[in-house]
Amino acid sequence: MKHAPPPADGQAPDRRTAAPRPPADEAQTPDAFEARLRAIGAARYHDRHPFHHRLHGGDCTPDEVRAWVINRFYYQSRIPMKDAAFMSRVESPALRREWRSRIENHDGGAPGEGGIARWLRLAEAVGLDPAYVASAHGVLPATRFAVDAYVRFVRDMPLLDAVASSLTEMFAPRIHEDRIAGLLRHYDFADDRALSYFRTRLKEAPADVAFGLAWVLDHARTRPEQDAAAAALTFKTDVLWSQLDALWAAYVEGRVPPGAWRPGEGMA
Ligand SMILES: O=C(O)c1cc(C(=O)O)c2c(n1)C(=O)C(=O)c1cc(C(=O)O)[nH]c1-2
Repeated sequence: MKHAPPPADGQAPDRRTAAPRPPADEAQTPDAFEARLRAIGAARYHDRHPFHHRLHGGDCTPDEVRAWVINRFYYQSRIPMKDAAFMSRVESPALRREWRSRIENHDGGAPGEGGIARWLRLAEAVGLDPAYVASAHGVLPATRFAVDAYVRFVRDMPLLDAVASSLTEMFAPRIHEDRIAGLLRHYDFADDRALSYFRTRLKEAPADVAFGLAWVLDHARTRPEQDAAAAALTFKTDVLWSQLDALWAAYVEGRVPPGAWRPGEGMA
């Protein structure tokens, strides 16, 4: 028997047995809308990607871990740039005041502090030259396309869509906990210094998520606004998923694109 595929944004299929959904032009209640956003994460967040299962389960080779560290650094490096692009468009001092800690968390207050510096400690722990990783030389073209698309999305789309796109972070604490436990269990390089990025995010992310979610629930009042926010979150899950697809094709299947990092390059 053929089954219809689930709807792309992760909503429950509209069956006669399910609770009736409001007509498509009627706003959802905040609770129903929040449940819709969470369903998008449950269906589409990158914790479901086979690369993460391989990484957290101890099945990655040292070079696969290095490739992930190099490519994921590009994402990290662009997060404060997208937050600066966001803030440049915000007219409310109150919203800017809430948002600026995101940039501070990644950049720190001095050289050697902040999330970017902590990610480079992970790079060092896996044997890479941090200067090579910071250069973003050797990043996969698909990583660059996906991450740059996220920065442009936040720069160009309505503020509601931009804030909603950050809400994948609702689902990040669990993946960070799984990662800390999995890396500590399976890989010799893993210790407190190497993994400090993830431990710190566990402390920082909840405040960002609480603020971002409350802001989206408060500002997405009409059905078209709710649909736009759900589409923005769906777009962001695609940004994350496609980076892991590219990593898998290049370093698990061995189809490294021209110009991308090759094992042996950029070592300390
Ligand atoms: O390790 C992860 O899986 C993961 C995912 C995400 C995310 O869901 O976008 C972020 C982070 N980590 C993260 O550490 C982080 O600082 C962060 C900021 C943002 C954002 O969109 O503003 N996402 C994420």
